[in-house]
Amino acid sequence: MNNMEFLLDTIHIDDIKKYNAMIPLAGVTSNPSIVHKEGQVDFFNHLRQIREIIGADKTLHVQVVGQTTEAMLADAHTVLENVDHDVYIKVPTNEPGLAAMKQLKQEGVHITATAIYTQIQGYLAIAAGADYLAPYFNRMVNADINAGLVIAQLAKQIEREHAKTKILAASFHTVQQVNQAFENGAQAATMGVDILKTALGNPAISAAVTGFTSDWEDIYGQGTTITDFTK
Ligand SMILES: O=C[C@H](O)COP(=O)(O)O
Repeated sequence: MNNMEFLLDTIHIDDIKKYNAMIPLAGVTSNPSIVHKEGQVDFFNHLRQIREIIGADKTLHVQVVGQTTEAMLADAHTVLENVDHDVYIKVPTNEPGLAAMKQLKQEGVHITATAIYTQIQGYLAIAAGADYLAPYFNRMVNADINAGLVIAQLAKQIEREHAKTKILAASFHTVQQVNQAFENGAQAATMGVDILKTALGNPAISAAVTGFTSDWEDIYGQGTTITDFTK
């Protein structure tokens, strides 16, 4: 029985430190647009810093930039050499990407098949032996594709084949989309900190906590803690 995996879709160091200390973080994902948000970071140093924060037991997913199979393979090898050999190489699930996956698989490289919008892309990536599939939930919704259904079909296929592939759903713009991905069979979800902030910043939560504090202080006085009873 696997646990649900929560990953952060950011390379912002302070956010990774903060949420790594707060939630049972399973890993960190990035793509060139996520790097763009940080500006011109010292790419490999930055990724090595992330690895240091999250440790060797969590997954770090880094995307290739090349457009051809050859360029993707060169990117993958360079990332593995300059970050570490445990990195999950994110490869777009298109023609050159599938050819790159085939080659990387033979080399024993961890693969995250990304930019997945359709069932057939997912099926091909499962067949290619990808470790993770990254369906783009919100982008699918915007393209009028039933993201939940695609994830459910991929989950069924993984089960039918007893494949080791996991679904790492991505591209979330709402908290409910994350829930829907898990409900439909995703094992993992990567999200920006905005999603976590929204989920945990629900005003009803702080209202409840304020109510508990006020009732407690009503009985024992302001600022009294549970530890005070041991004194
Ligand atoms: O790696 C994929 C991203 O999660 C895509 O997210 P986005 O649709 O918000 O750019």
